[in-house]
Amino acid sequence: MNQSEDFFETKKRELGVSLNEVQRKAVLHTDGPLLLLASPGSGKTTTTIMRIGYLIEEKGVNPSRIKAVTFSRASATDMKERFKRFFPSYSDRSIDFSTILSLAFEVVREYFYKKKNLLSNHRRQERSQRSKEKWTSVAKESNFT
Ligand SMILES: Nc1ncnc2c1ncn2[C@@H]1O[C@H](COP(=O)(O)OP(=O)(O)OP(=O)(O)O)[C@@H](O)[C@H]1O
Repeated sequence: MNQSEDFFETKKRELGVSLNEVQRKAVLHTDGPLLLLASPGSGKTTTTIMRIGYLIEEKGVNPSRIKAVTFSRASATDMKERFKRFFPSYSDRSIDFSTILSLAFEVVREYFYKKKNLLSNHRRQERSQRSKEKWTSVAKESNFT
């Protein structure tokens, strides 16, 4: 039995979830993007969660490098809970499940603070340069140099 069959068999035994052929193929696709198009209730979320677990358990991906984004808060919470049930040994806090809106907010907030810090550093440097110039000229005028 190879590594991927082992993974699916273990999960089948532990969770009673037996992925079909297409779902397994999607889980095993770990390099590059993957578009999983299927009808409602056909098992996309289950597949996505198994794929995340496979990346961590079998491919050694650090959970904190995984970002799972979905549309609504309800489905982000659902994914988080299902992941916890499927892979209890990994803290649900190590993987970031969020909505698209909260991801956008995070990006904007980070950019804002970076920009604000850059601006204030720049202003601080300008102020210190001006003050240096001022004191050099005072020192010259007063023949201190
Ligand atoms: N291979 C499978 N064998 C048995 N049950 C499955 C399988 N895959 C998924 N299910 C079950 O089918 C139901 C729907 O699965 P899931 O929520 O993953 O579908 P979905 O495509 O994400 O749904 P939605 O489009 O509504 O978000 C769940 O109860 C899930 O446990």
